[in-house]
Amino acid sequence: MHAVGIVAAAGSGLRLGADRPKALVPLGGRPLVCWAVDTLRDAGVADVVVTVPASELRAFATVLPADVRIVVGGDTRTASVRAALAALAVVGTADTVLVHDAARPLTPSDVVTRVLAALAAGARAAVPVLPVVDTTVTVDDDGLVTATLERAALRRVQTPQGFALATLLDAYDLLPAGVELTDDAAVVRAAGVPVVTVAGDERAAKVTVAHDLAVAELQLGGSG
Ligand SMILES: Nc1ccn([C@@H]2O[C@H](COP(=O)(O)OP(=O)(O)OP(=O)(O)O)[C@@H](O)[C@H]2O)c(=O)n1
Ligand SMILES: C[C@](O)(CO)[C@H](O)COP(=O)(O)O
Repeated sequence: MHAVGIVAAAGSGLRLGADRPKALVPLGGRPLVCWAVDTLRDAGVADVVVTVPASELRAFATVLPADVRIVVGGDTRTASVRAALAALAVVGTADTVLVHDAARPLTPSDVVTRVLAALAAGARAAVPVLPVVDTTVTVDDDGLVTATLERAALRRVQTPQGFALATLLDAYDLLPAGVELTDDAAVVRAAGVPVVTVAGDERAAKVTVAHDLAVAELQLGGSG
């Protein structure tokens, strides 16, 4: 198996509200995107493509290792991954791809290993997940609770998500232009591909709002 990695880092991080794109925000003195690249490389995935905002090419090139390929992303995560796949399609020997969020900087490489193991065992798509621990409800437009969901069947989905490369390329080809999905597993599911789950890790939490970054700094302090 020859795996390549995509790190989606072209988002702006509106909900974090920092003074720069989220992937460039420092955690423990290093940009989030550098941590995410390390997660893949620590698991043996050496060939990595990073999607970045067009306006920040130089800033990303300054902080990323020289052998990481940088690709301009799109206005949505779906568009950014599409752009990275277009760059990967010309690569050659890779048969497996991992798509990871720059916004999940402290993902242990064990998670990558579990995803790769599921693919090696024959899955065409594998995602790390965690159980939902809170009572989870739906609400109407007025915020009134309309139903309590059956929690046992719910999972929180993390990254990296792993795919047979041909499967992900085909699924993105089939996805109509303009359809935006929140993750790559949804793209392959839309193409009818079954998605296997493996155990995620709380440390792979996504940095979305300022509190998440503060938690990540604490996590780093506790592990170092
Ligand atoms: N156009 C986009 C949007 C998102 N992403 C990436 O997808 C990951 C998950 O997205 P999210 O955490 O929602 O990041 P943002 O879109 O930047 O956040 P926000 O919605 O708060 O602006 C991030 O690593 C982000 O950089 C991307 O590559 N291209
Ligand atoms: C891909 C993802 O991290 C899976 O949980 C997530 O969907 C991306 O976050 P977004 O806020 O939906 O862009």
